[in-house]
Amino acid sequence: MTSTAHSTSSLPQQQPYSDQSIPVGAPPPYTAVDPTPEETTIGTSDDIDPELAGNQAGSAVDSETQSSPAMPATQSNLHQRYLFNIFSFEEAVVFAIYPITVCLGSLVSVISQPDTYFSSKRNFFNVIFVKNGWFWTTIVFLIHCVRLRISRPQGLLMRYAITTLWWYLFTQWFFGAPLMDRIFLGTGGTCQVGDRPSHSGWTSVGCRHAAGEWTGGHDISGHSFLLTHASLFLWYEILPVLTERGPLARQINTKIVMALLLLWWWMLLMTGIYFHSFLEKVTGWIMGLISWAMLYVVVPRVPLLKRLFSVPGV
Ligand SMILES: CCCCCCCCCCCCCCCC(=O)SCCNC(=O)CCNC(=O)[C@H](O)C(C)(C)COP(=O)(O)OP(=O)(O)OC[C@H]1O[C@@H](n2cnc3c(N)ncnc32)[C@H](O)[C@@H]1OP(=O)(O)O
Repeated sequence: MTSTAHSTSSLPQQQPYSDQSIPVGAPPPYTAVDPTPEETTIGTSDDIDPELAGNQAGSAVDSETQSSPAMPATQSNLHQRYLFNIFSFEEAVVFAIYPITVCLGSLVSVISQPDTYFSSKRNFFNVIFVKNGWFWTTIVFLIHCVRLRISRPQGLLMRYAITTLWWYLFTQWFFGAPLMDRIFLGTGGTCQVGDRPSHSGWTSVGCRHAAGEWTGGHDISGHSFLLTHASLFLWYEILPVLTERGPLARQINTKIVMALLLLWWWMLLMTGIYFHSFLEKVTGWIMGLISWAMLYVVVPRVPLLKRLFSVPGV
């Protein structure tokens, strides 16, 4: 990011991919000398290589805002934050998609459960994509990152690492059984193999391999968790690019991210319609909020962490 957005709003203006508030009217930290439409610099103001920024960078926002000192009121409204200052308008919309989808799916499930391709656990999109959901999220995140010119990628890597860590602890391993399995066992769940229920030492994967039945406890929806968790991560990383409405937003990389987000949303809707109880899906969604809340709500409010993680767009 290389310029300040001038605005009539009384709120301090924030730059997408910036971790600093820049007072209205202040000169831009970097100036786009020769903006090339396809190769753009984006990142936090700390991240950006000043040489890169000075010599060849400039997003569409740079060129647009520099030539238009007074931003239209509608655009300045987009910088306002809502609900205890947590959300911008776009963030609030993105955040709302997932609980609404879970509720909508559950509502459909009580009205009717049409027998469709997606009601099968063996459907292609589940087996290939969701069951390897973190792999695909990682690949798509890399596709988003490779076109960003960031001189200090630590913040980006740390955001990915924390998000991956939470997915790993919750669904794969937490000093033994993953957290979702521990919650299931802790709420009275068992793996019933034949007539022999067992209360300890099981994981859902182990139970499946033993041809047992995972039954009795609160079985948090892993799909609801993963799809919310991965989607919020991707949305919060891509939103600054989308809201800039510059050349980055039109790149194929952005379209690939949006395609995966669409698939994740659809699969969440299918989970809502066909699988788990309402409460299990809601708790899956809540668990899917944890690393989002840490990274994109708490971290930006602690100056040291904010610098360390260079959260974009907040
Ligand atoms: C620049 C910075 C980056 C640097 C980066 C460097 C790295 C540079 C190298 C890159 C290279 C990549 C590196 C990637 C590294 C990885 O990430 S490797 C990891 C890959 N692994 C994964 O992605 C696994 C993801 N999967 C999971 O976490 C779990 O399977 C899940 C998705 C949470 C779901 O668990 P689950 O057991 O299915 O549980 P749950 O959701 O409760 O479902 C219950 C049942 O309902 C079914 N069900 C529920 N919803 C549905 C539905 N919608 N449709 C059909 N069935 C459903 C389920 O299939 C399940 O059925 P069963 O299997 O029990 O028969």
